[in-house]
Amino acid sequence: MAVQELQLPLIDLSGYINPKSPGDRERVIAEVREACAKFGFFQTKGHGISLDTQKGLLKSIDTLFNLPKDEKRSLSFLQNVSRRGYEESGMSLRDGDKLPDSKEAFYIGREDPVVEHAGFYGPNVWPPLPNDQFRTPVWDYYQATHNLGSTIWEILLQGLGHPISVMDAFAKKPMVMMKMIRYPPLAATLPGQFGVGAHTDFGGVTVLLQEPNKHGLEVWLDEKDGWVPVKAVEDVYVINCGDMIMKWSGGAYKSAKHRVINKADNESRLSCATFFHGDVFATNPLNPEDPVKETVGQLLIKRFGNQFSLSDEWKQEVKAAA
Ligand SMILES: O=C(O)CCC(=O)C(=O)O
Ligand SMILES: [Fe+2]
Repeated sequence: MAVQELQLPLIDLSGYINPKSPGDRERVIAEVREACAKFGFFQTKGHGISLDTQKGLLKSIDTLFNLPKDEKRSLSFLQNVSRRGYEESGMSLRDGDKLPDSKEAFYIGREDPVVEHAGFYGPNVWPPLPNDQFRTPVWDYYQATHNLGSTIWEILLQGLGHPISVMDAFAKKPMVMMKMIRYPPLAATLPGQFGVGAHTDFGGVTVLLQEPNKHGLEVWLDEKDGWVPVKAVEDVYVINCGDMIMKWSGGAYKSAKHRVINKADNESRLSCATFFHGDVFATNPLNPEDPVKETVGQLLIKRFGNQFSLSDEWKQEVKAAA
């Protein structure tokens, strides 16, 4: 059942980014706290990312996925220890799903010159396209959503009474992964196949851009016992919290289940999710008194360890360094 009438809160972040009066920041902090406590999700405008930057990104994603199949396959993320690069349609299958996701995706992250710490840091894979058609607009966009993700973390921290300065230790060298996605038209998917099957996000803050008017995202709402469609509106971002935030906040902020079914029969749908986690060795910033000193890297290995070709030696390094 889809709960058509319900809308996620729409929060104007300009009150936090460019406050005009003393109460503006406090108001936004309270709105975000409430939305993340209730839904784990909200929509936002006034986020400071220009429409040109968003359009440049969407155009680049389109260019990338229109490359010939073989060229895309030669950029496979399976060949890259940091899992940067191309994921073909049909490669993600979650426990409990009958069919794999129909989406194809391309991953980038921090641009570090050498592979370090189990591959959580390392260089990106860039497709052989002119810089102005891909790398430049994509990197501009990556940095813009990196900043927005950091701002949301600041807001979430303050929402639980912590100072912004906690971010200094948490995000000196944050792992920020960006996933560019294309969903095939509904008519080209199998009966019962999802674009992305129901899941919660792993970690910190997710900053999601949906191609305008290409609806498809649905969020599970416990209290309605149903899926809420989240409209794809131009210049409006979707923000959500992952499992790490839910765990670290003691449940004060929720990590909600969501899924994607491209609603258009004959058109593909583009989206882009930036996941702002934190440093590989960072511990809980939402409760610095947390007696469990589990790190971001340790949680990543718990969740994704089997999906990465991480060497045991590297895994041990990240696991041991709590
Ligand atoms: O494409 C979307 O709208 C959502 C994608 C998503 O949930 C994910 O990649 O984790
Ligand atoms: Fe997700």
